[in-house]
Amino acid sequence: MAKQKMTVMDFQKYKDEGRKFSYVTAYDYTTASIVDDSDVEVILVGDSLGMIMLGYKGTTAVTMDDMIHHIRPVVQGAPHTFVIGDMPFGSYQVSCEQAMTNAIRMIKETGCDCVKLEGGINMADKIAAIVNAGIPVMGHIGLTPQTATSLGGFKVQGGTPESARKLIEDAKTIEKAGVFSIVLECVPSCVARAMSKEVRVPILGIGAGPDVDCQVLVTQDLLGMYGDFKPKFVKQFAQIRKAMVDGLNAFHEETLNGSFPSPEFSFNKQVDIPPAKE
Ligand SMILES: Nc1nc(=O)c2c([nH]1)NC[C@@H]1CN(c3ccc(C(=O)N[C@@H](CCC(=O)O)C(=O)O)cc3)CN21
Ligand SMILES: CC(C)C(=O)C(=O)O
Ligand SMILES: [Mg+2]
Repeated sequence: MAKQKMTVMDFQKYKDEGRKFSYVTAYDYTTASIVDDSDVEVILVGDSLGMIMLGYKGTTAVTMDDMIHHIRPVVQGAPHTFVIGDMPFGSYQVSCEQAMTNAIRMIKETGCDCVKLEGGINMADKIAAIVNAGIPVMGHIGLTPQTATSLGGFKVQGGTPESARKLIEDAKTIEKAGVFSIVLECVPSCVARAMSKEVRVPILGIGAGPDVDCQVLVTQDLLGMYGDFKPKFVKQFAQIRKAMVDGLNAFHEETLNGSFPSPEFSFNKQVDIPPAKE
């Protein structure tokens, strides 16, 4: 049976009912259609595509055009899955007008279901502006990769009493600004648990421990496709990279020994080719 596409309202309903859900990334049509066939309810077209699809060192160089180029085929490939468009660095920080213009563009040009942006108290006015334009916004706090340089790198956040309290206040402030859910990345489990109790909207954890409403992972990480990158919070549920390398090597070997293509994979019609003139 085809799965029922989740709505923005369902996020809150699931938290209120204590029903967990899961969410992964996709950046292309084929992967999106595979997630659509699975029970995973939500897809993020993350700006992590800068690293995973484009080979950059981080996410800051990703543009609005890059995001739109990747979100569109994901929406096409996953009609039964809620799709989030990640706002890239520089597309919403400048002003409320800029944030609204780019959020509207992302929705209009891709058909995704909501936008996500990084930041707490400092981004509350931008969040409120986009929500006022009628676009659902997902927040993202804790480790925020777009500003990782000022956080001292890809580091666990909220590790001191003061920074943990600050994170929870960030969550409360963006909840007031109108986010319908919050990604919480790379924090101690107890901080995530406390946050989930102090805010009403669902907390979507990536490296935030078990006591949140939803678990998020990058598909290429959880399927073991991406390579050596393995933060503590990544569990590999499959080894697809190895399966792909094995498949490629089998093709290579059969090419060299001539066993591929056998008649089964060849067009075997006999054609009487007349001799060349002269
Ligand atoms: N493939 C991929 N997966 C991701 O989860 C991901 C990306 N790319 N790119 C964008 C951001 C960057 N992310 C990262 C990257 C590295 C760590 C990391 O190495 N963390 C250390 C923490 C060390 C510490 O503070 O103690 C770890 O060991 O988990 C965490 C999140 C999460 N996002
Ligand atoms: C790690 C997730 C939450 C993200 O923002 C991304 O993939 O870009
Ligand atoms: Mg992101």
